[in-house]
Amino acid sequence: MGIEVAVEGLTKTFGRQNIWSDLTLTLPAGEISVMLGPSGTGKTVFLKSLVGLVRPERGRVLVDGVDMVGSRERDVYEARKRFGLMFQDGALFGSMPLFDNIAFPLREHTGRKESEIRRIVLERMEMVGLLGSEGKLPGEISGGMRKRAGLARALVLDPQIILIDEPDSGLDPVRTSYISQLLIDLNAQIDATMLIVTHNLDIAGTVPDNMGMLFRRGLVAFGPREVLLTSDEPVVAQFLSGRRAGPIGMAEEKDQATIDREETQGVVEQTPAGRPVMPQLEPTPGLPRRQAVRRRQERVRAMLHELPPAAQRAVVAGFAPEVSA
Ligand SMILES: Nc1ncnc2c1ncn2[C@@H]1O[C@H](COP(=O)(O)OP(=O)(O)OP(=O)(O)O)[C@@H](O)[C@H]1O
Repeated sequence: MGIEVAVEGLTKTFGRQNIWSDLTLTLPAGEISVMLGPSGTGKTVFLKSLVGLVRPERGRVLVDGVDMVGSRERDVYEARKRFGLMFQDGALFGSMPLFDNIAFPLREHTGRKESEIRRIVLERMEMVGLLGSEGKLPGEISGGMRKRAGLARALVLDPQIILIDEPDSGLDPVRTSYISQLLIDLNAQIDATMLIVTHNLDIAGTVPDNMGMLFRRGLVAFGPREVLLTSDEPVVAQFLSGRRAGPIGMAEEKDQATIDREETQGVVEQTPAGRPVMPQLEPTPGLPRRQAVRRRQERVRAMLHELPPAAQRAVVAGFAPEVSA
């Protein structure tokens, strides 16, 4: 099963540029979370901070007792083995066939026999629908296949936490729908904690259990998906509807004067609180149920009274019948 990732008071600066400050959130064990945010708000830097590839100046990232920010390099390196990472372009070696690309972490980090490596690689390739493409080079396959190969490689060491950076980038809407379903199916099969960084509203609307958003060097919110999906917070409503009017401008943020002018000119449409929430995807028939669903329902039920009314209604409407009874 996946394990929890607890982020406490994380602050990152590059030179004089503060990326974000005081991020605090918990990725619940085995659940799928999505981090949204306009370009340049530091979503990738956040992912890298969770695995210790970027070191924030302040705060902690606790993974089974290890602080990925403040611990010794040796301990961070060990703890990193619990993670599977899928970067935007799949980060594959161009001269290596897919089989060897996917086998790479096993050959690098384990002493497994070749026969065992073959079994694991083929099993993961089957999970992501790539069986039969073992001999292809990354340059010979489509962007969607490269992403799936990157995902298969992220899975070979049986990670408890999977971090996925923009699984939809460069994909058409149909391929993006397949990736959404694949992410849900993977979660059902391995019950890992997953964090997906994306701009894609389809993925955001149908895949995660939890959702957060980065803006203006901080976390706008993080919590059950229904909270953001029904939010009337201007930046969230603008992002989720893809409108130009609102606090997000061409270069990340508008100044207050522009926002005020839009409001007085009536450019800003009011988003009705409680707009409909798309149903979350179910695993493909024949696969196990997602174990995270029941755990999440218990967790969210306990915090229900703290949520805004529109989110409460959406949460209750989404409860599976046997648990809501
Ligand atoms: N190693 C680095 N050194 C200096 N600045 C960096 C470094 N890595 C990232 N940045 C800066 O941090 C900011 C956030 O970058 P990041 O890639 O995390 O944004 P993002 O939200 O993932 O954007 P996008 O959605 O466009 O991928 C950018 O201004 C970027 O230039």
